[in-house]
Amino acid sequence: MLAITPPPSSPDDLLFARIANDLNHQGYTVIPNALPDTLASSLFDQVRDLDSSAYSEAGIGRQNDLTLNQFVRRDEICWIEGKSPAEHHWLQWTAGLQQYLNQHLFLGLFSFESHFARYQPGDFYRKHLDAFRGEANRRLSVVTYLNPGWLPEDGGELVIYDIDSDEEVVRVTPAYGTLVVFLSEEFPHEVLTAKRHRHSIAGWFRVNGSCNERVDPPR
Ligand SMILES: O=C(O)CCC(=O)C(=O)O
Ligand SMILES: [Fe+2]
Repeated sequence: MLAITPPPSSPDDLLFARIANDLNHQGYTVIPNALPDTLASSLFDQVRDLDSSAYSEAGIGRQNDLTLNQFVRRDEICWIEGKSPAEHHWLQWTAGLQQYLNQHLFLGLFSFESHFARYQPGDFYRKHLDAFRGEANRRLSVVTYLNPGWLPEDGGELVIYDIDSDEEVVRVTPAYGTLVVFLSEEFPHEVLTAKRHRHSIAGWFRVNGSCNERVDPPR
């Protein structure tokens, strides 16, 4: 019998299909040069021009102990609110991805939050999970990088581990335009010490955690 597949309806659909397929089969995807050129360059321009005062020290969950925090992660972050054309474009693009994944994988993704992150030389983020089974409502983690000309000696790789065996699953160079998506509850991961300034965006798709008429805040 003839299989009838509808034509892709957006230029991003081929990429989104690859992401969906990888998530379905292995729970994560790593795609070099994935970000559309105009999106990557506008985000890069914004990050390059972003003043240091725009960033604040990153936290770890509800943990507010500064000393412990700095032992776990050293990066600084700036939440993306959609205020600039680049941020708006990013949020439109991730909304397209959300819609595609909901249609094809029935994930029920409900909202998205994301921030720019800046690692200075010497900064790292120790092994962690972005969400804990049954507790959090972060379902999918999305990371992309804005570092032209990143070299092996610059370090700062993202290392993703198997949650059961603790073996390394994949090691990602934070190269310009690379996109990583993984199931937040399934993959412990860490950022190795960066030897030069490292720019990224980290984001999370959530399911709706509302209950008892209390609306779940997106962050
Ligand atoms: O920048 C990366 O490669 C990952 C960052 C990360 O794990 C996080 O922000 O939760
Ligand atoms: Fe993480």
